[in-house]
Formats: sequence, structure tokens, C-alpha cells
Amino acid sequence: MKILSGKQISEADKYTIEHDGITSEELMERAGTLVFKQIHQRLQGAPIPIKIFCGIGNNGGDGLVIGRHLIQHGYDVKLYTVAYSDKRSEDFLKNYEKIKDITNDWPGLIKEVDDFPEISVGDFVIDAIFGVGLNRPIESWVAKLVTHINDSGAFTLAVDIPSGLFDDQPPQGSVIQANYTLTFGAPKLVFYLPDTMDYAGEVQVLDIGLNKRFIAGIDSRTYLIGKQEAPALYQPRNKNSHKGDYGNILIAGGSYGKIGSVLLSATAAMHTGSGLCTLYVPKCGYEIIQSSLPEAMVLTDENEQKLSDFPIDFEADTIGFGMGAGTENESITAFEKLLQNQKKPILVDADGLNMLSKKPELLKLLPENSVLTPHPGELKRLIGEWENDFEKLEKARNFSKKFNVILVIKGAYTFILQNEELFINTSGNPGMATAGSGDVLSGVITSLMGQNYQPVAASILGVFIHGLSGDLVASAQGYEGVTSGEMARNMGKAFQYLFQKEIKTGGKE
Ligand SMILES: NC(=O)C1=CN([C@@H]2O[C@H](COP(=O)(O)OP(=O)(O)OC[C@H]3O[C@@H](n4cnc5c(N)ncnc54)[C@H](O)[C@@H]3O)[C@@H](O)[C@H]2O)[C@@H](O)CC1
Ligand SMILES: Nc1ncnc2c1ncn2[C@@H]1O[C@H](COP(=O)(O)OP(=O)(O)O)[C@@H](O)[C@H]1O
Ligand SMILES: [K+]
Repeated sequence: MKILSGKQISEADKYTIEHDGITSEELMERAGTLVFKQIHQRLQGAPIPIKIFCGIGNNGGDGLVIGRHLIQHGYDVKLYTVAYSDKRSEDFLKNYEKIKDITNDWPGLIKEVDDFPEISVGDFVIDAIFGVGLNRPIESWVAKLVTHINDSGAFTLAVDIPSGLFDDQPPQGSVIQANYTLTFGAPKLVFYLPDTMDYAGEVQVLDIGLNKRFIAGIDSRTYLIGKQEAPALYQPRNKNSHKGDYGNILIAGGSYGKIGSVLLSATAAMHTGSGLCTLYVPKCGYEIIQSSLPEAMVLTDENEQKLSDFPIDFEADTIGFGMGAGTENESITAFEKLLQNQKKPILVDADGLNMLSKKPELLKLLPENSVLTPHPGELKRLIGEWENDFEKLEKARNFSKKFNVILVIKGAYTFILQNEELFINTSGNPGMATAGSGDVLSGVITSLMGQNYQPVAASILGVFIHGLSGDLVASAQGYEGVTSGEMARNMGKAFQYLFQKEIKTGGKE
């Protein structure tokens, strides 16, 4: 699904009104009704006090539509107008009039702090103060109202976007801390960035019937990857095939005390369908790997404890390098030797990335379309500090362009970035915040690259499947029970789940 900016959504809104024979009032009615239906489905008529805070623009208009339907269905609703100026949008006014027809209880007018209603922790708050029309930080008493709502501890549903959050820049003032966001037309980038994702809580996109052809034509290269998108990347296996068709990969890394990392990568690679998998490790890893993973082959370095050389005559389809390798000079020399002899894209993870940061001249040697999989700490070492997520994305994009590589920025939502394109993964869960989880991911992506997936497709599908495996393990054992070894061993099941409708993707889509 495309991620769109507020401006792009407004354009789609305008186009739909002009071409699809629908008025802006009808579109607002549709949007508000969809929100009402979601609430009604969950509350099932429960007598919970609902407090709706409506701004005076179209977001506020949505709030009035939602309120009207809730009142008509017998809910205990109190509407408030947050009158931050004397202007009112046209559709707000039309819906304000309609409230008169169904209740004598006019919306309460809030113009200053003294007008704030009490909000109990058991109330259900609907935030329809500002939508994507926000063009400056929320200030004065409206900012205090936002804090008042946040401090109440009441469950808060944001309409379209939590008030105070910009869709295309970091927040500056007060922002509604929502538990749930029902957003219109398309997801917005800020819902997935580490600095701002917590404001939105769980996000659901409502299809309000914006013109599909127009949306398809919008130039957005940012996509959300979920269960609709990922299966299309899968390459089915042929009946008429043999192990040579599914890649001969090399996983290189490990050091004394950290052989587990490459073992996890290789285990994941085998369960992702690799035809042949060889590990290249220091001598101390030999017995550990041979006895733990008999499916894999092992080549050993001369050095007992760390990599010091690289077997350049080994012909692998692709290489996954760096997990648990340490950053000793000898090991950097080994990496340099690899890079000088490798033309096809490789994957670099963990200490491989730290080696690139330690010796940046190696970056130029990376084969085109190689995949780098940093977590935020490794990314910082590669591209430098950033002030906010937007600056981070810009720096990462420049880095990807400069060195012709794909960046897989790991996190609660993992970002896969190549040039102007950005893919945001939605599978996975907090149980995956556990040692070795990243090693598993590097094995999965290396395996797919070895199976002839284009590096960017291998990264997108690999990250999604990796998260799916984490979701499968979590659904069986709870978040705390997730281990990376279990994730590696469940990769095959994750492929099966890719094509089943009821996949639970961490509830984040
Ligand atoms: N397809 C769509 O885009 C649809 C949009 N709708 C709703 O319309 C919303 C956008 O509505 P509007 O453009 O009227 O804007 P908002 O309702 O988000 O904001 C209202 C106005 O407040 C002013 N303002 C902005 N920042 C302020 C600040 N910090 N302090 C005081 N005033 C400020 C601006 O002049 C803005 O136009 C969407 O978020 C959505 O909820 C829906 O009604 C239906 C369809
Ligand atoms: N809260 C979370 N939700 C979803 N995925 C997560 C979460 N925390 C971590 N992950 C995933 O787990 C992996 C952790 O990788 P990394 O930090 O490299 O771990 P390690 O170095 O222990 O292998 C990444 O793929 C990341 O996306
Ligand atoms: K809002």
C-alpha cells in the first residue's frame, strides 16, 4: 500500500469530488460513518461515556458526523467544539446544523482552560481536533487541552491523525497520545517512524473511496508492506528442480564466544530454502557447527579465534558477512579480501557494518546492490548522528545512492531503502527484541538472494517473513518466549502463513 502525504491525500480528495460525482459533504459523511462503524463494532452498544473533541475544520466535521451516528445509536455522547478561532469550515457548519435535528444537547464550547470538561480514565475520547490541515504547532490553551486529554489516561481514538502530529515533519508542540488511529485513504509516514509511532498507537486505514486511478498515479515511492503486498514477491519452487537451483551461499563470520551468530544465520538460511549453505568461520567454530547443523558445510580460517583470511576461490552465489565477526584488524583484512574479489551483491550485517564504519574506504568496494542490515546503532556509525527521523531518512537515502546499496534499517518497523524507494515492514512484534534476531534476518535475506531473488525483493520479502516467523513463535509462546533459534526454525511455517488469510502481523497494520 502506498504511503501518502496529507497534501497528496487532499489532492486525491479534490479529484474524487470533481470526477466521481460526490460532494465534499458526502465524502465527510462516508469517512465519519466508517469511523462510527468501527467504534460500534467494538463497543456493541456499551454504555461507556464518549467525549468527542471537535476542531472547527474538516477534522472537527468528521467528529460531528461520528457523534451524530453514535447518538442515533443510543450511545452516551458529549460533543465539544474546540474553538481555536472564529472561522468554521463549510462542512463543519453543515454537520453542526445536523446535530440540532437529533439532540437538544448542543456541543459544549471550549474557548479557554476553564471550559475543559473533566475526563475520567474510563471515558472513551475521540480526538477530532486537528487533522492533516495542521500547519503550525498547537499552542496556548489548545495545547493545555491536549495535555488534559493525555493526562486523563482515557482510551483515545484519533480521527485521521493524532492532533498535533504533522504528516511530513517532526512534531514541535503538544500531540495527542492516541491508543488507536483510524486514518483516511492511506497510511501516513509518521505512524511508522520510531520518534512518532507511539502517538498513533495501533493504526487502521479506512478506504473512503478516493479515486483509485488517481491514487495509483500519485508519485509516492514509499510503501507499507503487509500481507497484501509480500506474497507477490514469492517465487514458487519448481517440481523439476534440484538443490543447485536454490543457491549455494556462504555465511562468513563468528569469533570465539560468538559462533552462535553465524549458526543462527545459517540455520535460518536452511529453513528459508537454501540449496547449499557453507559457513566460513574461525577454527573454534568447526565442531560446534558440524554437530549443531549437519545440513551445512564448514570451511575454517587458519586462525583459531577470529577470521583472518578469506577463501576467494570458493564460488558462492552470494555471501552473508559479518555476524559475530568482531572488528579486529585481521578480520577487517579478511573482509577487504572478500570485497576485492566479489562482483555479485552480498549482504553485510553486524560487525561487517562496524568494519565499514571503522574503515570507510571499504565502502567503495561494495558490489552494487549489496544489502546492508544495520540496527540504529550500526546505522549511526555508518551515516553519523541525526536530529530526527526525517533527517535520518535523508542521510540514509544519500548513503544508499552514493554507494549503490540497499539499506535495511531494523526496528519495530523495519525500513528497506533503495535510492528514492522506501518499503516499511509491518510484520513482527516486540518479542523479537531478543539476541540473535538480527542474525536470523541476515540468514533469511542471504538465502533469498542466493535463490535468485533481486536483492531489494529479497530484503522486502525476507524482512516480512522474518517478522511473520516472530509472530508465529509469539502466538505459540508469548512475546517473552520468543527466541531467535525458534524464529530460524519456524521460517518454513512462515512461508506457509504467507498465503493464509488470518496471518496475525503483530497487530500493526
Ligand atoms: N479525503 C480527505 O482528505 C478527507 C478529509 N477529511 C478530514 O479533513 C481533515 C483536514 O481538514 P482541514 O483541511 O479542514 O484541516 P484540519 O481540520 O486538520 O484543521 C483546521 C484548520 O486549522 C488551522 N490550523 C492549523 N494548525 C493550527 C494551529 N496549530 N492552531 C490553530 N489553527 C490551526 C488551519 O487553517 C486548518 O485548515 C482530514 O484530516 C480529515 O479528518 C474528511 O472530512 C473526509 C475526507
Ligand atoms: N519491537 C519490535 N517489533 C518488531 N520487530 C522487532 C522489534 N524489536 C526488534 N525487532 C526485530 O528484531 C531484529 C533485531 O535485530 P538486531 O538488533 O540486529 O539483533 P541482534 O544483534 O541481537 O541479532 C530486527 O530484525 C528487528 O526488526
Ligand atoms: K485528529
